Amino acid sequence: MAVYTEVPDEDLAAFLAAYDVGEAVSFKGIAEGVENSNYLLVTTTDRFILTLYEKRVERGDLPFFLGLLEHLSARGLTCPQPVKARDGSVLKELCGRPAAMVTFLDGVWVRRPTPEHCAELGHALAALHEAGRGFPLKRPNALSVDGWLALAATARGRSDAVTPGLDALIAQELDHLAPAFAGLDLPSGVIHADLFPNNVFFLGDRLSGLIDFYFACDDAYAYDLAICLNAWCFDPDGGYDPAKGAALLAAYHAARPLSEAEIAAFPTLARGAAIRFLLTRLVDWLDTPPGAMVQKLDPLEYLAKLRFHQQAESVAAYGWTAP
Ligand SMILES: Nc1ncnc2c1ncn2[C@@H]1O[C@H](COP(=O)(O)OP(=O)(O)O)[C@@H](O)[C@H]1O
Ligand SMILES: N[C@@H](CCOP(=O)(O)O)C(=O)O
Repeated sequence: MAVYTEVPDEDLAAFLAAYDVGEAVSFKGIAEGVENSNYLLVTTTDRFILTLYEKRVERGDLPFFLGLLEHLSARGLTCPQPVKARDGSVLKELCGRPAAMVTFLDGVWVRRPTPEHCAELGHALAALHEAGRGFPLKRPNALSVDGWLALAATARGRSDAVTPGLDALIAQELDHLAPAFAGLDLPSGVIHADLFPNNVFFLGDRLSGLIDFYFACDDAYAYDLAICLNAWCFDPDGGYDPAKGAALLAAYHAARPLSEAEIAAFPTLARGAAIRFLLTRLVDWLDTPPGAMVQKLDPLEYLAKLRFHQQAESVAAYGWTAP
C-alpha cells in the first residue's frame, strides 16, 4: 500500500487551482510503492502522478529530488518531469504534506528481467550518470558507511531472531567494509541509488523511463552499478546469473567506460550495496508492527547476495572482463 494520506475532493480542487492542468477527471491511489502517497490524476488535459511526501522523506531534500528531475529531463533522460504551478513553483502543500505533481510515464516494470533488459538498464544507467553532471545541488549519501553503522546499531541484539548468527556477520562485514570504502576514490556524481526493476519502465523490450529518485544522492557511479547488479542479476531462486551481469556491465562500460580502479573495486562495492539493502530491510522487518499495511521485504535475500560477493575475487566472478 502506498496511500498514507487521503485527499478530499475539495482539497484536490483547491490544489489544482494553482496549476494550468485543467480539472480532475479521475483520481486514484496507487497501491505500489512504500515511501510516499502516490495518486494517478487524470485531468481534462493530461495524466499526472501526484505525490504527497510522507515522513521518511526529509522536506529539505525535496528541492534536490525535484530539481534533479528537471535537470535530467532537460538533458534528454526519460524520467518524470515536475509540473510547474502558475507561480513557477514545483513544490506545494496538500493535506498538511509537501506535495508535487510530475508527468506520467508510459510503460510497465519487468518481473523477470532477461539479459536484454539488463543491457538496456546498463545503457540507461550510464546515460543517467552523464546527464547528472553539472547538477548544482549536493546530497551526500545518507545510506553509505555511516548510515550502515547506525542501522546496524539499531538492529544489534535483535537480528539473530531473523536468522542465527546475523548480528555477528553484520558486525564482521562492517569491520571489513568501513576501511575498504574509506580507501576508495572513484568517479562520483549524482546516482539513483535504488534502481530496482520496479523503478524502470519498459515498452516491449525497450526501456522507456526511470522513476522514483527519492534515494538519489552523490556517490560513486560504480556503486550505483553494483546496486543494479544486486537487484537485477540474481534469479528468483537466489542464484547469480552471469549472463545478466555480463550484459549489464558490458552495456554500461560501452556507454561510460569503467576505470581500472572502478573495476578493481567492484566486488567491494557489490558487498556494500548488499549490506545497505540487507540493513534497511532488516530494520524495517524488525520495526514494522504486525498488521501494518506495508509490504515487508526479505532481508535474507540480501544476506545470500552478500555471501556471493564475499567469495568474489575480481569482476570476473560476475561473468565479465573489461575488453
Ligand atoms: N511518473 C510516473 N509515471 C507513471 N507511473 C508512476 C510514476 N511515478 C510513480 N508511478 C507509479 O507509482 C508507483 C509507486 O511509485 P514510487 O515512486 O516507486 O513510490 P515510492 O517512492 O512510494 O516507493 C510505481 O510503481 C508506479 O506504478
Ligand atoms: N528497493 C528497496 C525498497 C525501496 O522501495 P521503492 O518502492 O521506493 O523502490 C528494497 O528492495 O529494499
